[in-house]
Formats: sequence, structure tokens, C-alpha cells
Amino acid sequence: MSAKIIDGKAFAEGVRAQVAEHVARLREEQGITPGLAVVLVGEDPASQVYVRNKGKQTVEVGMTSYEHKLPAETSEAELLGLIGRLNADPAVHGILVQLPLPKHLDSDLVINAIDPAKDVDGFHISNVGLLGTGQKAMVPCTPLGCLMMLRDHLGSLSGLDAVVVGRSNIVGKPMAQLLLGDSCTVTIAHSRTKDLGAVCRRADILVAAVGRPEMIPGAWVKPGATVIDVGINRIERDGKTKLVGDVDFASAVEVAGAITPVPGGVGPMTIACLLANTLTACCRANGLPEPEGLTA
Ligand SMILES: Nc1nc(=O)c2c([nH]1)NC[C@@H]1CN(c3ccc(C(=O)N[C@@H](CCC(=O)O)C(=O)O)cc3)C=[N+]21
Repeated sequence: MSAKIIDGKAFAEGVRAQVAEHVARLREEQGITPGLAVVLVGEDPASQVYVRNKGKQTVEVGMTSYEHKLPAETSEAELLGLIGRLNADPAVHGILVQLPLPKHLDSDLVINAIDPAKDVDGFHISNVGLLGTGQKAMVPCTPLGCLMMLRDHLGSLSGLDAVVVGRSNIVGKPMAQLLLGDSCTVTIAHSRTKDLGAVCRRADILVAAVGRPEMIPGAWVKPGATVIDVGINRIERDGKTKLVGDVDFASAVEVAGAITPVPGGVGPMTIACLLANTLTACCRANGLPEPEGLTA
């Protein structure tokens, strides 16, 4: 039996359509247009592509996109100055500083300079603390997108065994918090975990976020499990570049109950959730009710 493929691309289109509807209503009823500022330091080609896609989709849902492209040599003081101006700008409801930053910039310092209410990545320590204590936070986009797909596929997650492979601040840790918030029994596994295969085989929900191409084989997947593959790895195969996940899709699809593909799974949901977070931030800033179904 072959798993159901969870179509993240189609799901993301649905989320963006919902966001667009809210944005149109905000404009008509309140005269408010949500604004998202994206800051890119340096000329990393992959980052340029992501930032271009984000700007395009921001405009498509009816929001205003502010792009700030700064040279790689930008000083910390200059970058903090820009963040200060964006924090103070009432037309800007969301601020995203594209990571990774050039090595001479301290990304923790920069992220924590963002107004937590405008931190649509959910990386500010205040948002991390709010999420960890079950309070209203800005939730990191990738884990939020994964949660939306899991809830859609499984309905209730209550009591299920969830294993998150990867312990990053961007995906693994916040993903574990969200799953705990939905009453899963959560294990965070990583490269040093003893008998990782045995740990993975216990999972009703398996989230792979390690950044190692195809490292999780089908033999590690519990029959019928829901597999969310966060990895986006560019590899060379048969003389071509190819995008693959952290899960070996070909073998896992034969065992899982449902699985997200790469590309077309988690990636598109990340950008859709960035737009959802910007809308949420805009509603909160204006004392308006939050959009339903678009938050954790
Ligand atoms: N502050 C910050 N926030 C981020 O959210 C952030 C970041 N920095 N730095 C870079 C990573 C990367 N990222 C992706 C978003 C969408 C796709 C995506 O849509 N991927 C497509 C494939 C795209 C392709 O063909 O390359 C897919 O999986 O189907 C991928 C990667 C957000 N990031």
C-alpha cells in the first residue's frame, strides 16, 4: 500500500487564498493594508530567490512588500538602525531578517532587536518563551505549516507519539512545543540519539528536520505513520541537480500512511505561514480579532 501524498503546494494555495480574503476585508472595512518588510544582507543566490518569491507572494495576497537589500559589508550598527526604523514604522506589521547573516553579524542580537509583535519568524526570545509557556506568540513559519498539515490530515493529534528528528531553534524545538501543545507525547531525537531507527519506529507522527539528504529510510517508519519531511537538500544525481528531503521518499512512501513530498511539501507552506503571521500581527497591532485557522 502506498501512502497518501500530502500536497503542501495545494494546501499553501488554500492558506494564501484565505489570507487574501482577510486582507481584502481589512482594506474595505478598516482601510488597513498589512505590510511585510524583508531584510536581506549580502548576495547569497539561494537567499535572493527566496526573498524574491516572498515579495511576489506578499503582493499577490494584497499586502505591501518592503524589500531592503543591504551589501554584505553592512555593519551591525547600520542593520540595527534599519530594524529600529522598521519597528517604529506603523505601515510595517511584520519584519523578517533573512538568515543566515554574514559571519560578522550576530544573528541573535539582530533578531532580538526586532519588536516581538512584528517578529513574523517567531525567532525573538520573547516569542520563544511565550510559545514554550503556551501563551499567545508569533509562531515560527515552518513548524506552523507542519502543524496545519498534521491537523488537516489527522484531525486530533491528542495522545499520539510524535518524534521530531532535529533540535534546531528554527524547526525542531518549536515543532516539539507545538506538538506538545496539541497533546502529543513528544520525543526530540538528533544525530547523537542512540538507535535512532528504533526511536523513529515508535512514531505515529515523524517530523524530519536534520538537513541530511535521505537519511531516514522507510525501514525506520512505523506502518501507517504520518511523515513530515522538512528537509530541502540540493544533491547531484545522474549528472543533474535535484531537491530531496531528509526522508528517503521512495522507501518511506511504501510504509507511511501519509507523507509530504520534497519539493511541494513543507516549503510552500513556510511562505504561506509567513503571510498568515503578517496578517495575524496586523490584526493584533490594530486590536482586531485574529483570523481563525491561521494561528496555532
Ligand atoms: N528569517 C528567515 N526565515 C525563513 O523562513 C527562511 C530564512 N530566513 N532563510 C532561508 C530559509 C529557507 N526558506 C524556504 C522557504 C520556502 C521554500 C520553498 O518553497 N521550497 C520549494 C522549492 C523551491 C526550490 O525549487 O528551490 C518546495 O519545497 O517546494 C524553501 C525554503 C525559508 N527560510
